[in-house]
Amino acid sequence: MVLEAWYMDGSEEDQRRPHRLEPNQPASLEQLKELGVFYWQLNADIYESDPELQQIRKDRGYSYMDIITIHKDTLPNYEEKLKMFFEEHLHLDDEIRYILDGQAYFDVRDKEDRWIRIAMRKGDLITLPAGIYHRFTLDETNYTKAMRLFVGEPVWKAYNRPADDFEIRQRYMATASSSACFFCVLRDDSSSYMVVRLKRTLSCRYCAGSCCTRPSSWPSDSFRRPR
Ligand SMILES: CSCCC(=O)/C(O)=C/O
Ligand SMILES: [Fe+2]
Ligand code: NI
Repeated sequence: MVLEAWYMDGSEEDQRRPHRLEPNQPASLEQLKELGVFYWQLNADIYESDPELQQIRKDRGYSYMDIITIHKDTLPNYEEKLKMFFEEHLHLDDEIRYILDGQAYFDVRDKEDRWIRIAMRKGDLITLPAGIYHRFTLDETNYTKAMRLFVGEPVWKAYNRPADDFEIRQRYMATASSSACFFCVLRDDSSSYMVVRLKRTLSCRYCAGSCCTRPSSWPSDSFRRPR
């Protein structure tokens, strides 16, 4: 099974339900990549010794790691935290999450400001770029266990929408609407992107793909077909 994502309906009822459009309108892995969202599928049963995970962490500088179990019996201030996670927000750094058990949803805004719901299951590792508006919710199973990864010391602060004037938001928007690859847009920045090589983008108007080489730990090209 690989990642599944779809455009959401506008209903405000129970955030834990799938909220698919009728008929379902899937969002492809390619569409997610254009938003700067990247995905790997790993074997969560061996996360403590997984060489693939170790390689991703090494390549991308994910030095920090912790594990959060989101369930009413394990997470202090459970209701308050879930409410906070579901507020539309952005971060100043990438959000990197690896689902070790259970399942959940990440919602991201596309370029036309529509919500795309990403179904995260055991083994899914996702990176949301700094500056993207997003939110998180459990699904109807009400349980997930996730690894949180970070470049350097973690900064958990979330900025709720509206945060349009933030530099990171403007930089993200410039990147998302540009025909340049992420590497070229962000190469002058001193953040983690300096050490990240993203997929060869032959249509990049600056490098035509020449600045991008493919390490073994690039995101998965596989994509879960809608049911
Ligand atoms: C799966 S970790 C909980 C969600 C979270 O940390 C976050 O920032 C959501 O946007
Ligand atoms: Fe480039
Ligand atoms: Ni977040």
